Amino acid sequence: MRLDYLSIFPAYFDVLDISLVGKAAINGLVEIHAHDLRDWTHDRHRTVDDTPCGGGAGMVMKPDPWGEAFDEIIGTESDPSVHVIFPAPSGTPFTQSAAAELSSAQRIVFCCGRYEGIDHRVIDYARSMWTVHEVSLGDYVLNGGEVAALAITEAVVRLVPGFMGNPESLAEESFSAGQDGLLEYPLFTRPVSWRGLDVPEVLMSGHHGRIASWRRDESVRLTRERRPDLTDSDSSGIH
Ligand SMILES: CC(C)N1CCN(Cc2ccc(Cn3ccc4ccc(-c5n[nH]c(N)c5C#N)cc43)cc2)CC1
Repeated sequence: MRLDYLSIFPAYFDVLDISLVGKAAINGLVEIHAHDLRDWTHDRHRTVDDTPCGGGAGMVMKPDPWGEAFDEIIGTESDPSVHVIFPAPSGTPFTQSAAAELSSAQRIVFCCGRYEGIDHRVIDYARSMWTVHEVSLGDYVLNGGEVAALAITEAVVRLVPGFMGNPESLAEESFSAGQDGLLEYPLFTRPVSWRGLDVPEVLMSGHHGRIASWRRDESVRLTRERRPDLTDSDSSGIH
C-alpha cells in the first residue's frame, strides 16, 4: 500500500516514521510519501490561498497547486483503484467499516486542506479521475486535515494483513468491539491489587463462562450508559 500526503505542513507526517506505521513501512507493507503543496506554486510567496468567491470570512485554497500536484503524484490517467481522501468538517463520518474497506486499497492519497477549505473544483476534478472520499473525524472543529489524515492512516494500516503481529488480537478486537455493536468491556492486568483497587474476582476465577458473561454484561452496561444510540441498532443484540 502506497500512502501519499499533500499538505502545506508535510512535517506533520514525520511521526509516521516513528509509530507502528513506520515499522510497516520498514517491512515494506506500506510506502509513505509526504509532499509540500507549496512545491507546486510558482510565485515568490508560494501562495496557496485566495479570498472566497461570493465573499465570506477566511481564505480558500486555490485549485492550481492541487491540480499540478495531482498530475505529478498520481498522474493524468483516470484510475478508480486510487483512493483520494479529503478530510473536511462537512465530510461523511469516518467509521471502522470505512477503515476496513480502505485497508485493501493499493493507493491512498490524503489531501489535507487548511484555511476554510479547498476550492470545490479540486474535489470535483478528483471525483472525475479517482475514487474520492470526503470524510470527517467527528463533530468538532480542527484547523486542517492533517490530524484527520493521521488518525485515518492508523485506523486503516493496522487492518492491513500482516501489519499487526498478533492477528488474533484484531479478530478478538473486531469481534468484541464489533460484537453486537457493543463497546469494549473494562480491561485489567497485574498487579491484582493496586492502590487499594482490586481486579474483579471473576477475572481471576479461571471460569471462562463466568468471565465471558461478566464481560458481556459490562459491555451492555457501558453501551447503555455512553452510547444509547448503539443499543437500538439491529446488530447490538440489546434493545
Ligand atoms: C461560515 C464560516 C465562517 N464558517 C467557518 C468555519 N467553517 C467550518 C470549518 C472549520 C474548520 C476548518 C479548517 N479546516 C480546513 C481544512 C480542514 C479539514 C478538516 C477539518 C476538520 N474539522 N473537524 C473535523 N472532524 C475535520 C475533519 N476531518 C477542518 C479543516 C474549515 C472549515 C464553516 C463555515
